[in-house]
Amino acid sequence: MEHRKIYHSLTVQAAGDGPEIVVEGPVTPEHLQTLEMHKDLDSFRRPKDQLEALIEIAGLPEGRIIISRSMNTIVGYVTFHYPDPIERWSEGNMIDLIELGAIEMADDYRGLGLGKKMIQLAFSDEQLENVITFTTEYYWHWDLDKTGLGVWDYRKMMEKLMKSVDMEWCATDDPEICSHPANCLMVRVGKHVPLTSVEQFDHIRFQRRFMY
Ligand SMILES: CC(=O)SCCNC(=O)CCNC(=O)[C@H](O)C(C)(C)COP(=O)(O)OP(=O)(O)OC[C@H]1O[C@@H](n2cnc3c(N)ncnc32)[C@H](O)[C@@H]1OP(=O)(O)O
Repeated sequence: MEHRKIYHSLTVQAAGDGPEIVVEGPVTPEHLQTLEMHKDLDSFRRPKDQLEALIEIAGLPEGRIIISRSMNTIVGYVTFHYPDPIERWSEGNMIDLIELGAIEMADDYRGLGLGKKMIQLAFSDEQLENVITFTTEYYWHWDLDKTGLGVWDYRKMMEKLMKSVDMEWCATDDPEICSHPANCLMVRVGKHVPLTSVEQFDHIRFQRRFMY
């Protein structure tokens, strides 16, 4: 299957007279190797380790990394890749099922519209129309402390962010998602995805049908 990677970039003037922010991607591992990670990008791993992960993902055939960059510093990123083999989403080895794995902005760069711009750039030029893109929202990944938002307001923010590229809330019986009502699954079916893949994904979403 073709994983279309078409590089795009745009610039955003940060608040004040700071350097402009470049939103770009999909970026190559070689480009990422020339950059450093902002010290606040620690929601998922230590910044240095997360940069290593980004470099690895960028080198995968299906991997896709979009970044926000101030000069040589990555201030935000979003990742796309095949689901982790230990998770239910990888069952069936679907070649056209891609996970939006993580999105993160450094504290001082939040609320500027950069998260939304990164996601929109990833979907530009119909690059992801031949895949089902999904993301799992678990409240324990959210930065409730720094934002001061409650779980439901945070969930609203995440839904708004994902809906900006037509990702929609989707039902599932996945136990981890069902373990808290604020958790959710969001999905976007590209317009060139065959019905057989949609049906296969339906079976992955619901595995305990005998309960209904
Ligand atoms: C799949 C996963 O990765 S789940 C984990 C998600 N990541 C995290 O929680 C890490 C910590 N959080 C972050 O890094 C950031 O807050 C992000 C990535 C979630 C959002 O990035 P940002 O660049 O701040 O988002 P952006 O500015 O594009 O805003 C998107 C929408 O959310 C709204 N929003 C952003 N911050 C807030 C806030 N603190 N309170 C209320 N709404 C907010 C915006 O108004 C915007 O809505 P609009 O289009 O109606 O204006």
